[in-house]
Amino acid sequence: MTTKMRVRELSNELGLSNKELLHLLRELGIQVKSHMSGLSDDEVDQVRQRFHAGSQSQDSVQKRTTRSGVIVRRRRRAAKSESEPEPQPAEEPEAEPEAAAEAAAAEPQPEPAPTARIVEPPHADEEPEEGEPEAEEPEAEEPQHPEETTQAEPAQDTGVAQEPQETEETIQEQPAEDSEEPSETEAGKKKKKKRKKKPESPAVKVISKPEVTAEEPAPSPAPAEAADTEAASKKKKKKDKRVVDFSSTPAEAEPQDKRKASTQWKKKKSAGVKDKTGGKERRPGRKRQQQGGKAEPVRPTTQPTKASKRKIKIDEAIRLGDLARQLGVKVQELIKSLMQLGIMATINQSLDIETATVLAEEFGYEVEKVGFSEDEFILPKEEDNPEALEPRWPVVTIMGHVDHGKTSLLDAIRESKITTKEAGGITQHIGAYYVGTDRGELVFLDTPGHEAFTAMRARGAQVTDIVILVVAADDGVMDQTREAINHSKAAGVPLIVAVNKMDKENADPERVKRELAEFDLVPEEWGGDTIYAYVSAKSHSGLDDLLEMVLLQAEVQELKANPAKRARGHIVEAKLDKGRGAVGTVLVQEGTLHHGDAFVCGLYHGKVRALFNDRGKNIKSAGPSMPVEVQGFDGVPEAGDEFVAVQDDKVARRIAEERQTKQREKDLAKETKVTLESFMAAKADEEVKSLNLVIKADVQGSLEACIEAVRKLSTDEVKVEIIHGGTGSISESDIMLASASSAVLIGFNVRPTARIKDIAEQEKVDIRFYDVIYQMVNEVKDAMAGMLAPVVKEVYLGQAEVRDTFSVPKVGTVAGCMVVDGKLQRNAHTRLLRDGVVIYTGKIDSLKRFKDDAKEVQKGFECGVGLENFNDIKSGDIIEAFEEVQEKATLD
Ligand SMILES: Nc1nc2c(ncn2[C@@H]2O[C@H](COP(=O)(O)OP(=O)(O)OP(=O)(O)O)[C@@H](O)[C@H]2O)c(=O)[nH]1
Repeated sequence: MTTKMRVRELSNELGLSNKELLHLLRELGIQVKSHMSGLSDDEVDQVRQRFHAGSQSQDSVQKRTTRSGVIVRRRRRAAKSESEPEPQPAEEPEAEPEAAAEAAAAEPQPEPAPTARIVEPPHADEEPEEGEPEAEEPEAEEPQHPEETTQAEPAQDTGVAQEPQETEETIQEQPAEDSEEPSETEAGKKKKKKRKKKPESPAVKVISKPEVTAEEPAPSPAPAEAADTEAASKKKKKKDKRVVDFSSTPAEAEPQDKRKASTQWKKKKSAGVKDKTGGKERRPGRKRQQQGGKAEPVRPTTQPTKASKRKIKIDEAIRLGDLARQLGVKVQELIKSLMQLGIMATINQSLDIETATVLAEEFGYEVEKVGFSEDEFILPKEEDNPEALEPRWPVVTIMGHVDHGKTSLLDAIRESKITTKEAGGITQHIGAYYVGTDRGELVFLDTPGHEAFTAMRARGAQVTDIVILVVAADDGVMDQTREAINHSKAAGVPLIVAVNKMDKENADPERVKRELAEFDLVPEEWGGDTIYAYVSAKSHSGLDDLLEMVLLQAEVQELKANPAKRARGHIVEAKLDKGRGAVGTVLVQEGTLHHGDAFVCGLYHGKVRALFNDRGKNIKSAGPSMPVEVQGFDGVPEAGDEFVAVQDDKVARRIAEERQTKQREKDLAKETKVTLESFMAAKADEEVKSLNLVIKADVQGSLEACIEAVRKLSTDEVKVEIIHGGTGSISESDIMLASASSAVLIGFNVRPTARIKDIAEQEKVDIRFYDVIYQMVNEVKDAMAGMLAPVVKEVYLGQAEVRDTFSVPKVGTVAGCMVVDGKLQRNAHTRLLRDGVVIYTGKIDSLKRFKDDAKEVQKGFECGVGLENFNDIKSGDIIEAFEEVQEKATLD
């Protein structure tokens, strides 16, 4: 005890390497730090005993071992001194079969041994999940000798040679019974095969087996003890290693030279397993991922469990980016999955609920549709109690062909009748007006028009009780007459014919009747049931009769509504008023609209701040059939939008927000699809051309008219696509949109600012301006037919400010000017602007610098300008010069 022997000395004595001795020491439970550590006498004795015991058993083992040298070598590694017996195995091969047979028969357990071998092979990849959990347990018990695994390798390298697998196998068998080993080879092979089918159990058995077998080795139990322990421990280690390999299956069937790493990994893994009581599959899975294993194989094991639990809520549609966030995955992953579904998508694309559901399922989520139901807040349309119903005024729409006198008739009626009850006030154009007669009251929808106002008519028909079809007695049935008939028929609205222009000499009402009879509008005098009135908007003749007919018809219809409830109606017209904000004319159809009511209308909401009737009078409330201009919208609604009063502001806002969200998502979804589809369509059939248009108009009515007019022009060869339509001035975003979609921008009754002009030029966007619809229609038509005449384009030259004027005999007024921008050119086209308003358009007649004629005068110079046939020039006027350049038509 006093003199300490160092590990190194002892290893020399025993003929072991320091490392081997250190192993031995560790197995004996003697803790040393290095080969220089001292050992007490007791410890030395212990080691010596153990060593000698081990070497004896080793001898016996080796002598008995007839099989391949594998085992021997391994043994020898454990106790080097016994390296000599190695050659023996080759000499006694025959003994094996018997022993093997015995072992196999006597002990069916040998299975575990092969296990390790079976486990190791690559099929680890095939059945990772099964084997894993079980394999981990043994690891958890004995992970403390990672180095052993590395040691084991040299053994194999040494020579076991051809069949390293067998080596392992036999080693495992050894503790059980050396003599059995030979037989193990064959039996093992069979078992291996079996194993392959059920790899799960082995790991567990591997551990238990050594003990069982250790008892059996009858031949030399005692002497073998020490060696056995050692060997067993080694085997365990080796088994451990194998188990590790087995359990580490999925990602890495590790190359042997990496076993150390694998063992370390195994340690981590076992720790993970220990930590948890359940859900084993999960943590190892994660570890494996961390170790650089493939992520994908793991997912299937983890995802299903999540699936049943996780839900996401979607309302109609969802942006791809939002869906990714909700699923907690990268957008790219979703895009990838969508591609696999054959859908190309971008982060901002909206997915409909079906697509989103499929996608979410892939990531283990359920989709719950959570549509916001505005029905909860908006009172459902219900049949009113008959007792609550009160008579209401008929709402009348006047339709007819262009120039047949619709506007004239409306005006004539208004002029002649409106004052009867609503004295005072100035007639306001709010899209509808009230007419009081001695016989009764009516409301007229003011939808004057050209054929292009079809949209307005259609909208009118939704709220209209009676249609007055105006047909000029001197013209008869024309295109729009037919359309009007179809519209009113489709809407199921009774129609009264007003044969107009009866004052005209060539008026031929009989012809009109004949022609209309072809459309089943047979007059009463001919035995039909269509009411005819013969009027003259010009002379106001027959108006009373017409109105009486209308009121009679209304009586027949028994038009009633319940005024004692929240108001419902439709927007007749809406606009953005500079001073008052968004205003809309509502035709109340049921209930009563009060000042202060909260409402929802289309995508917008609001609170009634003010109500005006068609005479501009501020009123407190409006009942059924009353057209009323409402202030208080938070945005400009669209003509035809339903207007519904709701309980309070909150509800109104909530509903409007929901509608806007839905609309946005729908638009997004639609836009992307259309782009894709049209792209495909263009590729598939190049014969079909598409004329894209962005239309901006002054008011909603014009916009609808324009859209309807051009949309109708679509043919099989050329499709007219309205990329966007809106009211108000042309904005930068309109130009960008037109530019992005190769669209022509049409401005109806709107003009661009200088900045917008510049941007349009930069973007090479063609802007066309119109103030007459048929002109626009004709040009678009011509463009589509490829017949558009060369375009005369205006090229701005410059501006000069008039500083003074001179009256020159025989010449007229000459303006003394300063060119403030660009230049003026002789014979250039010109406009005279006074306070920004064009008051003359013509040509520069004379251009002089001092007394000389000048061809052009540049900015910063004074000049004298005479305008062709125009003398009313005043100081402060602006003379704008421009050129007209003929260009090839670009609309097609
Ligand atoms: N002689 C005569 N001319 C009429 C009568 N009614 C309308 N006109 C004229 O017919 C032309 C067209 O009348 P409008 O009232 O503008 O016709 P419209 O149907 O409203 O035309 P659009 O608004 O372009 O669709 C005008 O010049 C009117 O003066 C009528 O009863 N007698």
